[in-house]
Amino acid sequence: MAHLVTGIGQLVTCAGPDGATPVADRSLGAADRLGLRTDAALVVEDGVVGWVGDASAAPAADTMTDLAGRAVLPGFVDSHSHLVYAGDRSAEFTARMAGEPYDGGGIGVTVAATRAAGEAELRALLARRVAQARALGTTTLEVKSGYGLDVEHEERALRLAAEVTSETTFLGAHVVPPGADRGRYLDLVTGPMLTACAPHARWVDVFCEPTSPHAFTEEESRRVLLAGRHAGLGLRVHGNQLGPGPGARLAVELGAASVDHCTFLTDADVDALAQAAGTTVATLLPGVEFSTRMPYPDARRLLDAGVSLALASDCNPGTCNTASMPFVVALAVRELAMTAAEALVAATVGGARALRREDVGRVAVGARADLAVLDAPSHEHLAYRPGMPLAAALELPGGGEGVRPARP
Ligand SMILES: N=CN[C@@H](CCC(=O)O)C(=O)O
Ligand SMILES: [Zn+2]
Repeated sequence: MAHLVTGIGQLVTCAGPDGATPVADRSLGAADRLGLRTDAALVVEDGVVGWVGDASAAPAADTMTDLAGRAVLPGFVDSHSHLVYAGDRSAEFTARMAGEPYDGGGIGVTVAATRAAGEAELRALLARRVAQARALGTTTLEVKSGYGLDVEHEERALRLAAEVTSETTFLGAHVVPPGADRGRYLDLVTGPMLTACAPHARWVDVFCEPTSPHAFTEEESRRVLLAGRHAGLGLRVHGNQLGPGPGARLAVELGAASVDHCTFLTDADVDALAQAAGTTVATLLPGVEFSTRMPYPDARRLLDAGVSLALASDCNPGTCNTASMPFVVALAVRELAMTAAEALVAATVGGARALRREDVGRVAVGARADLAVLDAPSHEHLAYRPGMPLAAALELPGGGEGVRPARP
């Protein structure tokens, strides 16, 4: 079944004319990397883009959608989220807005609520959050564990996450659970917990943040990551969120796909990330700084140094309770001084690179038909009209897998 999507006022392909994404080509600015086309059409077959071109040259198809001048972009690739949890920490947010600092200690509150929740309840909560993200234009979503922190509940979180996405991340090393012995907990995370979780996970992650008494040091983080690699998992790091630290350099040293947060970086960190631009992505999560009142990361410094950047939501109950990628793009433009083009590239192609995916984050023949549509004529409206309900995943007959809905 071939489905024609026509009447696309602006098509953002994030792909070069040959369909290849020139993300590694530093001679191209982000505006060129957007690969804009006007009056475009595309054909989708079996969830894959089969043809892209001028609407006037569109081939015949079995069915058709006319978008009447709306913009189409690659669905957002949200490469960092913590959606498997129960409970509520709005009081912690309110206290923070009144001046309380964030140190990761509230994670224990979510762990208690998540352990107490039944499996059906957790599945329903996750399904609702995934549907909300998709309704805002996200079609690829990474989901972490990290609110179970024992073998049974970490395994359960990853099993549920794997029902909704293939991008699942084992984050048993989120924090040392309240009352636990650090050494014994690390033995558990790198031993039986990893064994139970690895079958449901693609990635392993660690909260490498020596400035937090709850999170992990460089040596502890290295141990977690090496154990994960040994179990066949790819590597990701939470690093440099609360203060300067070893996270970014550890991610580069071990060839991690991404180091996320990157709020407090030294010049040596930035140099290391620039050298590793073909391997390790720096993923910025500005919704966290918005919701913690911390300083924003310096995106311009990273872009100017040639670091490979992604933007993601980090949707979680503690530091950023929104999965809205349009909001993240608007923050990146307004608060991180990224151009609209840089922000959109980072939220699509950048996220795909952070997940080492070639089949999403761009609109090109052979890529997944995971698309977002804007109720607007151009992508600039994402930042120009923040908070407006403009973006949604484009639902097509035989469309891309995107973020799969959870079982009811
Ligand atoms: N920094 C560590 N983990 C989350 C916050 C988790 C929480 O506070 O519940 C983050 O990415 O910001
Ligand atoms: Zn996170």
